Amino acid sequence: MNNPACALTIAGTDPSGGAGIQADLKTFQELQVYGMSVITSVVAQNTTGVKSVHHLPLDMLSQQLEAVSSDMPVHAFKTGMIADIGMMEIIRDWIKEIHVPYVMDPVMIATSGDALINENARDFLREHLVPLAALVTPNISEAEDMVGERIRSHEDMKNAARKIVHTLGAGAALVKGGHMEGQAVDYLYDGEFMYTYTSERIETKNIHGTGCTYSAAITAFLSRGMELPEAVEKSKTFVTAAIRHSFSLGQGNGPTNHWGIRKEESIYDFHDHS
Ligand SMILES: Nc1ncnc2c1ncn2[C@@H]1O[C@H](COP(=O)(O)OP(=O)(O)O)[C@@H](O)[C@H]1O
Ligand SMILES: Cc1ncc(COP(=O)(O)OP(=O)(O)O)c(N)n1
Repeated sequence: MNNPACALTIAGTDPSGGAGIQADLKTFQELQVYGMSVITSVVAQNTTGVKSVHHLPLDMLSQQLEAVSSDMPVHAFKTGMIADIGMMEIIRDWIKEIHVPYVMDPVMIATSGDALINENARDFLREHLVPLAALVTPNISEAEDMVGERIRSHEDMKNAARKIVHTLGAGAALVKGGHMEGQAVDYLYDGEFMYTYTSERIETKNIHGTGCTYSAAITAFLSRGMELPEAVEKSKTFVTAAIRHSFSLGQGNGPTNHWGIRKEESIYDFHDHS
């Protein structure tokens, strides 16, 4: 058997399995990509919210990055929760040595409303990590924070995507409309074209981990050598099915279903481009 495509996630944990590292690894596995993980923070959380957070010592973060990249191939990677500037500096320096697609999910606040990033780290993320990313995937409030403007309409979403690319320096931006009204519409801008991805809105409270799952799926498809617009299209299908078949587990916002897509088989028509 040929060696698989290999994807890495650098993120925080979710012991309830719906978001963070756990969601990313489930997604990589489901999309037949070899998954690897570097933990930034251990988060005691579940479907109802975040209870407490323990940030790993910076030295442990460095050693995990070194352990993976000195030994294993990394064909694409993503970052999720990076809580403070110290961690961001280490990750920034590591990224500069790694020349493969980088997907940044600029995680700031969980569905429960709990903050996952220090207030003073937001500027650093915008100034030092965004320019290194092939793709940044903010939801509405994260995009508002990045561009410093309110987003009320689809035109505002598209303008934010353009600013994240042209002003902040990302390779591409995917502004996600999960928190808007009506259909779930996301806009991808790659510096040249604006692509629109639309799905029906699914009436459910079980949306814990949707952003993690979506960005992990994009990372998985990029690790297989797929072009960005197609990677996003397939990932949108994946996350929509994961929400459609989500589980009413726990007492809060339940998790998405990472194998829900098997009920809608077209997603498995992928083949390696590398
Ligand atoms: N209720 C829903 N029905 C269908 N798609 C949704 C729903 N909520 C979110 N999505 C989609 O899930 C993905 C994650 O988006 P979003 O919820 O905005 O991000 P985050 O989880 O980072 O807050 C996007 O493709 C969005 O359009
Ligand atoms: C450790 C960790 N990372 C990220 C999130 C937020 O994930 P997201 O996919 O945006 O999901 P919800 O915020 O919708 O739960 C998290 N909760 N924990």
